[in-house]
Amino acid sequence: MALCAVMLQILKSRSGCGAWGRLLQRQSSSGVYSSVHAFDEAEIREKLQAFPGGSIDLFKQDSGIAVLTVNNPSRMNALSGGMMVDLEERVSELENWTDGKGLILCGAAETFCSGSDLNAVRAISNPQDGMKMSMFMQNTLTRLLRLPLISVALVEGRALGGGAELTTACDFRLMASDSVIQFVHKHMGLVPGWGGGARLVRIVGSQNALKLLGGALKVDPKLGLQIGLADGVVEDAQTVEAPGSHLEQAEKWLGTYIKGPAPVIQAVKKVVLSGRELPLSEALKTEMGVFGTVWGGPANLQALASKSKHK
Ligand SMILES: CCCC(=O)SCCNC(=O)CCNC(=O)[C@H](O)C(C)(C)COP(=O)(O)OP(=O)(O)OC[C@H]1O[C@@H](n2cnc3c(N)ncnc32)[C@H](O)[C@@H]1OP(=O)(O)O
Repeated sequence: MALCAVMLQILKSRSGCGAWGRLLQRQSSSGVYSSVHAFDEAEIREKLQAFPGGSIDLFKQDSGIAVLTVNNPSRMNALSGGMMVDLEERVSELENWTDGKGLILCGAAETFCSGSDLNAVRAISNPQDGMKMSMFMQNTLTRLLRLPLISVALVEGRALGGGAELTTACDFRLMASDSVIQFVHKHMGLVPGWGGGARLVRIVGSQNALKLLGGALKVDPKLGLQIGLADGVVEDAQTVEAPGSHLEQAEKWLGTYIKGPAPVIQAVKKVVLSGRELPLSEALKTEMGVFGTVWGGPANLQALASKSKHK
């Protein structure tokens, strides 16, 4: 009888209208703050749009890998208010990309991002506006990390302040050999506000996070690999035989993890995401629901028919 109930849930979730389907949908496309927290998204959006400049560019490829570029090179890719709004819109687009499997977040002109645009910051340097911007960015970056895509930040040049926080909103980080990630907030009389502090603790542990934030340490690839902030290093074209551009190397690196049909790769990300974010009993239930979306699905049936051996 209990098994029948579970099977029913699985079938409902596969049709996309069951409780598990709704739960998964809610988990992936919701941020942290809503009107319940007195968060008025329209108000802060309008305020941010008063600080234009630069753009966030999205390029979705047939390979299932999208490239999201922070593009404001004359300011070392600092995030203007307009770009914060842009980023939210691009994340919405990615939430609806059914064929997607992977995402690379990078900066234009071979540098990652120098944080929030200091001109905008100066104009809204009061606690109320700061907290509203923080809520807006935390919502966006939480949704970015929760995308059903395996994501990697490709760090070239510098990732400073909010730029360092951006790198933590991806599943992985690849660093170019001369790149630096630095949480410079302390030098600005600040702490992370875009969720980068909380995410950093989960990535490198609280001891290392305290060192990085308290010392505003420069993390180069060697230190990044040592503490687990970096997952790999992309080489310069001159140093190894024809490795391709940094972006090509990042695509190749990501390719290992996104090989296969989109529904299966998306399911992989959802299972890991729920394991990362939910208490164990909730994560187990979510895993069961996700399992129901792929069990007996086209990729599963094809694999069964081909009697493949995992040699
Ligand atoms: C919760 C979020 C908290 C935050 O993100 S607070 C912001 C933290 N970021 C910063 O403080 C970065 C400040 N900038 C720097 O340290 C340096 O500009 C940086 C990035 C190391 C690059 O140094 P250099 O290679 O010597 O280049 P440079 O200083 O001449 O910069 C080129 C142009 O870019 C501008 N720029 C760089 N970072 C900016 C930013 N965050 N906001 C606004 N403008 C920024 C810089 O002012 C310069 O412009 P211009 O050529 O003088 O008109």
